[in-house]
Amino acid sequence: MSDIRIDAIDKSFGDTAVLREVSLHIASGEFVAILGPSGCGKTTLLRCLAGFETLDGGRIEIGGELVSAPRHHVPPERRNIGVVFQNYALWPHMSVAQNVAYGLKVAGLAKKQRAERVARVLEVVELGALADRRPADLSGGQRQRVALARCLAMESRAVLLDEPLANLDVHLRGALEEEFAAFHKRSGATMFYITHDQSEALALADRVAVMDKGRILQFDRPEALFARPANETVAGFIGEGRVLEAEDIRPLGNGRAAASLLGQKVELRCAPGEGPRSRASISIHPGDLHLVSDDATANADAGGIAANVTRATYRGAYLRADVMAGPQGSVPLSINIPAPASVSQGQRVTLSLRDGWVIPQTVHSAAASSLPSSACL
Ligand SMILES: Nc1ncnc2c1ncn2[C@@H]1O[C@H](COP(=O)(O)OP(=O)(O)OP(=O)(O)O)[C@@H](O)[C@H]1O
Repeated sequence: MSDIRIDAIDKSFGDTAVLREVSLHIASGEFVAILGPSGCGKTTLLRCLAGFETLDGGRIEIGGELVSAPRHHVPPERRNIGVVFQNYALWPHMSVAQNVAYGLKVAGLAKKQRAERVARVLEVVELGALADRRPADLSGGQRQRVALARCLAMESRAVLLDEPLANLDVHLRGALEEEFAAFHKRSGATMFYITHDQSEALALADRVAVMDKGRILQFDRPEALFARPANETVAGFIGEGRVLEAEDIRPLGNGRAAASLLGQKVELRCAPGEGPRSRASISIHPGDLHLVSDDATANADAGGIAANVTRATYRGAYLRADVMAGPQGSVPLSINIPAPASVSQGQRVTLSLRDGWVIPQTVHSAAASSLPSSACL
């Protein structure tokens, strides 16, 4: 069993509260990503889990064993978890193979098995040819791969990764993303993966915890974060989301609601328990809009959302149009227009909204609404 239970943990450095009542229950074998902007406390959370930091409040259990509480601390080496840090933490005086083998040696694995396992994982990360090199003679990406190989070799019950792909080029990122997925499938290890790159988090993880200012804003499956963000901040973070203000929200039952948005009557998705509201924040994505007409004169009659194209960018399979929309032309939106349709800067168009989510009204949502809706990670 390697489930992880993090219950209401607090951590401060001096007067600065870095983690505030953070709770996460991670199932055995689950791949969880922690997604948040720089300085939100991701690494501190990982360090608490790994045992490099003590707690001010709350508790952490791994596999049913209490490992951290204010007056209880199991040291890192007794937690049986592997950690890959941003700075690789390699031994400079050891070769690549020795770095990978070190943990296995400490764990008491016989020399022959050690050599076999090291050779196997070095092949996995394409470093077999560099087994005898010292870390100083490797590129940043190669050092990163040694750290990953070490983690793969240990086959730990839980693996914690702190931005493991941050310094790698696009090709290698893709290859290592696949490696993580394969490793996860093969090992069944619980994975705790820290990143500020949402495409990485959404692609790899079973569930993603979105973190901001030391708090978990939402812990959910990638598709739920995208389709049903819990608050404005998550809505603005995920998938180029935009947060708009709608009026006169009237639930229709079955998780649907009628509302007025950008001067149009629209139907939106909402939480089953949603009640009527005079105003609400709405989450939409570029794919929720579509082009009804590229004819300026059709706007009023078509009953769509009038918009003015401010920028059109070729993106291969589609054209990305940035527009100013609404009755006053003051709301910035983006839309993906599939080829062969095309629009150009300065053109007036009519859009319609296919989907949108009424962000539930919670205490946290009300507080978060003061943050800019376009916040990006
Ligand atoms: N040992 C420490 N002493 C004092 N402050 C610290 C310490 N470690 C972290 N902090 C502060 O805690 C906050 C959170 O840092 P942390 O490294 O956990 O964030 P992060 O989300 O991992 O950021 P990044 O993505 O940039 O690595 C920051 O303001 C940081 O300066």
